[in-house]
Parts: sequence; structure tokens; C-alpha cells
Amino acid sequence: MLSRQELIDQIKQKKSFLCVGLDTDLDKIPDFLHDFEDPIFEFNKRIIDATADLCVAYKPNAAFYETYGVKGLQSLIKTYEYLPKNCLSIIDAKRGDIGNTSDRYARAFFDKKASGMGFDAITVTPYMGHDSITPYLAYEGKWIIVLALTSSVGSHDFQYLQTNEGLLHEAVINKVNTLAGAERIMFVVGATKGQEFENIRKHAPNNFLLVPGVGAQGGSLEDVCRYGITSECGLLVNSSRSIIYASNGKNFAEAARAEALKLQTQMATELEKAGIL
Ligand SMILES: O=C(O)c1cc(=O)[nH]c(=O)n1[C@@H]1O[C@H](COP(=O)(O)O)[C@@H](O)[C@H]1O
Repeated sequence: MLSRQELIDQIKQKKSFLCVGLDTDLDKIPDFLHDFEDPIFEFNKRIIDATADLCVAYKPNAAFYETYGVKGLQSLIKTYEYLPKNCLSIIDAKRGDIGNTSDRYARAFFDKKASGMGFDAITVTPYMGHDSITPYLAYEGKWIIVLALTSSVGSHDFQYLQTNEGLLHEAVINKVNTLAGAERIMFVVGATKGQEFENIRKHAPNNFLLVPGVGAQGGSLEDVCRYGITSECGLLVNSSRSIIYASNGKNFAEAARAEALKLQTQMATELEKAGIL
């Protein structure tokens, strides 16, 4: 489990705020891996081995495992076990439900004794309000990563609606920040929303932001950092497909490392520019 200070220390040590997304798809992994008993785990293991010194977080997306039923869950549990302890482990589950159900989701992903998984952090949707978020806070030291302004095309459908408390995503950030401090709460802000980070930082000056959308979705790391980076970095930038599917040949792990290294090199420059290194 990584505390906020430990996460910041890792970022400085590795000169990286990269999160590698493990959106592992049996249709996209190299053919030779299908000869293994657990191709998903074999793929993840090699990606992790190839990138662990370049990133500070891993984010398996639950959908890519649940789609394969029991076997997929077994691959997810093995992947969780394999994740390096000096990296933040994020389960991208995007759950949201009434209190007692949220408590079960929290237990499923946070309580290793119950499920075999003890992730450090979970992504949560805020739509059902505070009682859909507080059950996760009962798990001491775990992070809750709340969707605020997503990278999706549909983000305009609801997230920019004007409310009495400002734009809906602003209201989400303000309300959720009353539930717990920045050592427990992060927000998702899509990299495709580079121009929005200045405003987001007005509402979330201290929170870490999980920023997906660099790579396959076209978001720019430079744009994100222009207003998103803080004196403690405050960013975890995720990329999934552009790293893990850089090649589908025998060299896929080396190709993934090369892509991760490109991002890590840019991140080191941004950390220096911000005076963090
Ligand atoms: O919560 C997320 O991680 C998330 C939020 C968001 O606004 N946009 C977004 O793309 N994601 C996730 O981030 C990952 C992005 O993957 P790539 O586009 O392949 O880098 C996927 O697992 C998405 O589900």
C-alpha cells in the first residue's frame, strides 16, 4: 500500500508519474502466448517486468478480466499478486452503488482475505452520491479515485451541465473533497481535456489526478502538465494500448518498454520544469 508521501517519493526516484494500464485483451496479445495456461497473466507478467522501473502505478481495467469469467478473475488475482509493491495498484472498476453494495465492492477489491485482491486504489463513479463513496473510505490507507471530467466523447452529456454548485464536474470535486482529504481522494480528469486543467486545479489544488487518454486517445502530456502539475507532481498519467500493444510480435515486451521509456523521458523533463527534481 502506498501513502501519498510514498507515491511522491517514488515519482521523484523514478522520475516518472506513469501509470501503465493493463487492459489486456486476448484478441490483441501475441499468438505464442496462447500456448500458456494463463495467457493474460503471462502477458501482464512480461509487461510488468519490462516497465516496472519506468512507472509508479499499474491499472488493470476490470472489464478486460470480467469478460473471461472465472478464468479472467483468476488472471486478475494473479496479476494483482505480481504487481511490484513500490507501485500503486489501481483497479479500474468504475463502481457506484448504494452504501451496503458499495461496501461489498470495496471488500471485493480491497480485502485480500475475502477475494485475493488488496488493491491500493479503485475508480468510482460519483453519480449516486456520498453514500456510494464513503464505504471505500472505511478501508484505511486505500485510495478512492472519483470520475470528474472523463476523456470520453460523451463527457459533454452530463459533466458540463450547469448546477447551483457550478458545472457538474466542479460540484463533484467540491463535494467529494468534503468527504476525505487529498491523501485518500484522487480525481479522474481525461488527458483529452488539456485546456481544462487550469480550472480543475482551482477546485482540486492538492489532489492527485489520474489522467487517462495519452496515447491511443490523442491526449498531450505537455498540455496536461501545463496547468495540471503541482509542486508535489499531483499527476498519474495512464496509457494503456499505446504501451501494451506497441507490438504483437515476440518482442512485445521490449516494444512496450520503449513506449513507456518515451513517456518517462518526457515526464522527467516536465518534473524538472516544475522544479520537482
Ligand atoms: O477511469 C479511467 O481510467 C478512465 C477514465 C476516462 O475518463 N477515460 C479513460 O480512458 N479511462 C480508462 O483509461 C484507459 C485508457 O486506455 P488507452 O486509451 O488505451 O490508453 C482505459 O482503461 C479506460 O477505461
